[in-house]
Amino acid sequence: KQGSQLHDDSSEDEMCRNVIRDLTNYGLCVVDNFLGPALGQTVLREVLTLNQKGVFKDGQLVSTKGNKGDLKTIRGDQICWVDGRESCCQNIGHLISKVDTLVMRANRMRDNGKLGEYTINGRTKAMVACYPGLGSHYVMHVDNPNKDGRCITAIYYLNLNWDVQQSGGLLRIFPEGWRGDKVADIDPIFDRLLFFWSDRRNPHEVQPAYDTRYAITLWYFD
Ligand SMILES: O=C(O)CNC(=O)c1n[nH]c2ccccc2c1=O
Ligand SMILES: [Fe+2]
Repeated sequence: KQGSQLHDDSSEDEMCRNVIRDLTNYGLCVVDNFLGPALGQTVLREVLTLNQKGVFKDGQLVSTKGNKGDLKTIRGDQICWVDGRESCCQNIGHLISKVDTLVMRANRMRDNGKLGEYTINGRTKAMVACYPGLGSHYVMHVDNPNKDGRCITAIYYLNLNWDVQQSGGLLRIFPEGWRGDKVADIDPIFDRLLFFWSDRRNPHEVQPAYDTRYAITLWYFD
């Protein structure tokens, strides 16, 4: 093997070990610069094209307080499902296979061949979500409250130069068992990959976003 390939394997293994360690210790894990800027941009361009083509279904209607205390109805997240083999989504497909590889390697690397207490054996299609700004948000929830099979949530963020102070859209996770009022605040920044257990251990919310906010989510089953 050339040096670089050797390097890749060790950095891949390193990334795997970090995912296992952080999921085991904290129930969540952040991997930054997952694809690198060039590949990350190709994924972003495909998502922007999907949006321009009007593929996103209209988001769920949510009511929110206007700044005059009035109740107004706005569009929440708009989503579309992508399998990654569509001609328009080749780079999203590449992202999906990179996340699959990482999850399956971590799954195998566990001494007992499990990630946490799970043996991952499948996943959903990719859910591409767009929060259209204007205060669109997602109330506190658990992704899988009732054992529907989903065990790991993987979210890839696409938002270049996102500043939470300006644009909001923070993901706040309230990990069960964290002491006091400790929370995990995740900025939805470009090329960031986030994993967390999908069950009741990780209630979370998307705070109001004031610019268009994109993310791609995969849920892994065991
Ligand atoms: O974007 C984020 O940072 C977190 N996002 C979520 O937790 C989240 N969770 N569950 C969903 C179900 C249907 C449509 C969108 C969603 C959704 O954005
Ligand atoms: Fe969620």
